[in-house]
Amino acid sequence: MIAQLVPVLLAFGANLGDRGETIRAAQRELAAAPGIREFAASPLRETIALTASGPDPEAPRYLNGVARAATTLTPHALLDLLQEVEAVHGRVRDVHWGDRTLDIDLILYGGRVVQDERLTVPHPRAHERDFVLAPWLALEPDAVLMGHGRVAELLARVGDTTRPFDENADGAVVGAERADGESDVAGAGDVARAEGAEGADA
Ligand SMILES: Nc1ncnc2c1ncn2[C@@H]1O[C@H](COP(=O)(O)OP(=O)(O)OP(=O)(O)O)[C@@H](O)[C@H]1O
Ligand SMILES: Nc1nc2c(c(=O)[nH]1)N=C(CO)CN2
Repeated sequence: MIAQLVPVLLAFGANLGDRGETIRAAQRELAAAPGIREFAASPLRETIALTASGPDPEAPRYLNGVARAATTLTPHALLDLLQEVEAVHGRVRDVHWGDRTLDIDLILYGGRVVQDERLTVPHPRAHERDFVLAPWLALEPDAVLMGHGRVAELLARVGDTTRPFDENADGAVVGAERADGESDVAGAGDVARAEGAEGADA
C-alpha cells in the first residue's frame, strides 16, 4: 500500500543561542528525516518575545519562521519527530512561554482536527501570532489557516510587528520593512530547500 502524503505546516522559534543557525539546522534535519518530503522553508523574521504577561521588548528577540512539508507520518509520530529535533538542539521544557533555543509547533496537519492531551491541531493560537503569520505569508501569499481564513487578512487584523532578518549579516535589517509584508532579504528562505529537500511546493 502506498502511504498517503499529508501537507503540513510547521512553525519554528528561537530566542537563545545562534538562533538562525539552530532553526536552519533543525530544518535540514527535518527535511532529511524519513517520512518527510517536499520541505520548503520561509525567510526568518525577527520578532518581539511574547511572554505570559504579554509582548516584552526587553526580552531576547526571537527569530521565527515556518515551513511547508508533506508527510507520511501520523500527527503524533510527527510530533515525536519535532520533539526529538528540539531535544537535539538543547530545548529544555521549563517555564511556560519562557526563553528557548528552539520551539517547533505543528500548525496544520492536512485538513485534520486533532485534540488530545498531547496535541491540538490546528494550533489554537496561530491565528493571533504575527510571528507565525508574517513568515507564512512570505512563503505562501495565498495561504489560508483552516477555521480562520486568509493569512493576509489575519495578519492585517493583528498587525505585523515582525522585522526582516538578514541571515548573511549579524542582526536584523534596519529600516527595510516593506508595506506588502514580503521579506526583502533575497534568498533567505531557500536554505532548507537547497540542502536536503526532495522538492518544493511553494
Ligand atoms: N500543535 C502543537 N504543536 C506542538 N506541540 C503541541 C501542539 N499541541 C499541543 N502541543 C503540546 O504542547 C507541548 C509544548 O508545550 P510548550 O510549553 O512548548 O508550548 P509552547 O510551544 O511554549 O506554547 P505554544 O503552544 O503557545 O506555542 C508539547 O509537549 C505538546 O505535547
Ligand atoms: N516572538 C515570539 N514569542 C514567543 C514565541 C515565538 O516563537 N516567538 N513562542 C512562544 C512559545 O511557543 C512564546 N513566545
